[in-house]
Amino acid sequence: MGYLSKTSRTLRQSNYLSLLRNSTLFPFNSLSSTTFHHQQRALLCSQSRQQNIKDKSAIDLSQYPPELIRNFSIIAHVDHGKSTLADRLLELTATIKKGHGQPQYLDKLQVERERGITVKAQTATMFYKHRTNGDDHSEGKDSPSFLLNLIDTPGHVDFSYEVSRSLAACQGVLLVVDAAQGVQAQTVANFYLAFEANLTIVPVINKIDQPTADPDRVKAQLKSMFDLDPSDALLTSAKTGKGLEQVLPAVIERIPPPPGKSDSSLRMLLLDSYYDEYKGVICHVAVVDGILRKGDKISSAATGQSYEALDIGIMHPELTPTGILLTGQVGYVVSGMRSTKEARVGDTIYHTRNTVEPLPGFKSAKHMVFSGLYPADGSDFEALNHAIERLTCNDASVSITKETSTALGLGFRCGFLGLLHMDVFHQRLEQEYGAHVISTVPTVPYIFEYSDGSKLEVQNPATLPSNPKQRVTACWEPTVLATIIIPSEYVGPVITLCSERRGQQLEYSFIDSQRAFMKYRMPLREIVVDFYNELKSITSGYASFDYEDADYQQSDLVKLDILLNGQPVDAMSTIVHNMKAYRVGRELVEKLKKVIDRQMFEITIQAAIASKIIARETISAMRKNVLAKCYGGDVTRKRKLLEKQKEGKKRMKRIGSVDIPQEAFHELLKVS
Ligand SMILES: Nc1nc2c(ncn2[C@@H]2O[C@H](COP(=O)(O)OP(=O)(O)OP(=O)(O)O)[C@@H](O)[C@H]2O)c(=O)[nH]1
Repeated sequence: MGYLSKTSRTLRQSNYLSLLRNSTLFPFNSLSSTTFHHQQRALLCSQSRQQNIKDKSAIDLSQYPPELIRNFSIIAHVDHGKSTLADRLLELTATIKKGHGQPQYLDKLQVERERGITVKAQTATMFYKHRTNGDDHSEGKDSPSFLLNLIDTPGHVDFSYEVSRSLAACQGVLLVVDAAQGVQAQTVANFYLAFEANLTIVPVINKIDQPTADPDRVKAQLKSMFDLDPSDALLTSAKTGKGLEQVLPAVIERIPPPPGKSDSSLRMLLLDSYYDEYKGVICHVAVVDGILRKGDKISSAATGQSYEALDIGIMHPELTPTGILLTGQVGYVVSGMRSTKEARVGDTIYHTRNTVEPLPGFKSAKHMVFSGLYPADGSDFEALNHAIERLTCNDASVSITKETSTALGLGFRCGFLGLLHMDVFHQRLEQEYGAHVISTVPTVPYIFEYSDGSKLEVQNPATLPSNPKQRVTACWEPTVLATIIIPSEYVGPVITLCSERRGQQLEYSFIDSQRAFMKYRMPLREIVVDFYNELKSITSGYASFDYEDADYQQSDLVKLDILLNGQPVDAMSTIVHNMKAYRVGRELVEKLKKVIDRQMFEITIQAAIASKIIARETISAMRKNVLAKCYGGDVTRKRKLLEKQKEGKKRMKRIGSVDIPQEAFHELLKVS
């Protein structure tokens, strides 16, 4: 889309400015620290970030009516270069200094830097002077400056909820595709997210510097799969900088400005929130209509609670107070909220004095995987409780409820968007809050129908009676629609894997002469347990995979219990398909045998369905070894050791348990 002619723009701008007569504009000299003061390393990061930020005192948001604003997101398959491209655009607009010494500037979390993935979507506001051939500079008039809000999104399937939320604040996207790898599974998924949200799609073929880059093949794929015009694709290398100069002009010319009305009552969409130890809850918002000024009284449509806008501003890319946020802008608001439970993602924030029609909001996050979290040291429950509360303030997509396990004591049942999300949550708990946790075998949410006609969603297998068949009349398991893209030579092994995992093929076609595209309906349980790793290993790493949730399907499910010395360990119970129960039971006991240390007494490990034992292993007691060390010498010493061993035995038997290391739970995760 071409941008507005200079005359009409100036006219609209002056109307717009009259709306702002009463606005207070603040200088921009205060910069906040990041929330990562927990670690020295992060502090260093923060210092270098602040040094990288140029002087903000000249920013005057009143210069940016909606027609001079563009809100866009960068979406792509994992590792196709979103964060690197975002970095280059921040440098190009002098939002951060060139060579700031931190790759992927917007990947702020330690876990993101260590794993090289984006977990949280991040927004950065940039200012960019746009010159076109049609601009008349003869009278000394300057090129117009645009305010661009860039949202960098995660690529991994677990975080697609972050992507769809980010898109709600955008009118367009840069769809980045690796010039060598071409269209991959998350390219397809992300394209449809943007397409269904009616966003303008600007294709960017990145990494053209690679020796194996084949932009023409990628253009043909974009045409055949998405009907995107090949001549619209921008060719870039975020690494060498080639072609980057075309990106922002394309954003300005092709993506429409935000459609809101400046003279309507304020309506802001709450995009995300996180907790900062100094400022409290910080909400990221998109101003859909109206104007927000510092000091305004605002209310939440979801909770009805009212607040004062204590501090407002933009992410440039650090929090930069502006005292005002105008229609179409994306920024932050600090309003004295105490917990992010008050800040509901998708909520509408409005002026308390007005009544407004709430914005449509978002679908709530769907939890695909549930697992129990317990303090590694049973007495640390309160510390873990505190850590989880703080972390969920920064990751509202996790669901938390308290639960008690006979084996592990007091803990929490947590719902995650996927296994990677679960892993990242554990890592953040340890790194950012120093919590040591035991996590139980992840499970998916099954539905059981009981003989009285009631239906129950089961997120914790332990809550099912050991013999569900006695009372259960039917059960259902969640399924997904999986998209798999692979080089053609791997089609055979992938079909075998999918059928082993109870998949039903829905579609099989070719993207081009070298790549096959397959769509399967699969039980969710089969893909959360190590499916992706196996898929990668049978395709030498070339497969790409994505899934979206689909309906429940009726299934023949059984509860598999693990017994240690005859006692069921509730935290190890799992629900499996009847057809696989024997194999899974056998593998589970074998894995446990390998990871549980020998103790002062014999340990029997059993897998059982209802009262039927289907697998058994034994770990012999340490007795022989302990006494062997006495070399038939001193009798008193021998007796002492035997006494100690008896004590140990009694204690273990008394609590009816054995020491189970955390690895035991980790190993159980890998059995499908
Ligand atoms: N050769 C080459 N490598 C690039 C280019 N752009 C990015 N990379 C590299 O590709 C890898 C992935 O880049 P990222 O920017 O982290 O990719 P991403 O899409 O943000 O990844 P996720 O956030 O995990 O989805 C990094 O090692 C980058 O250095 C490019 O234009 N050329």
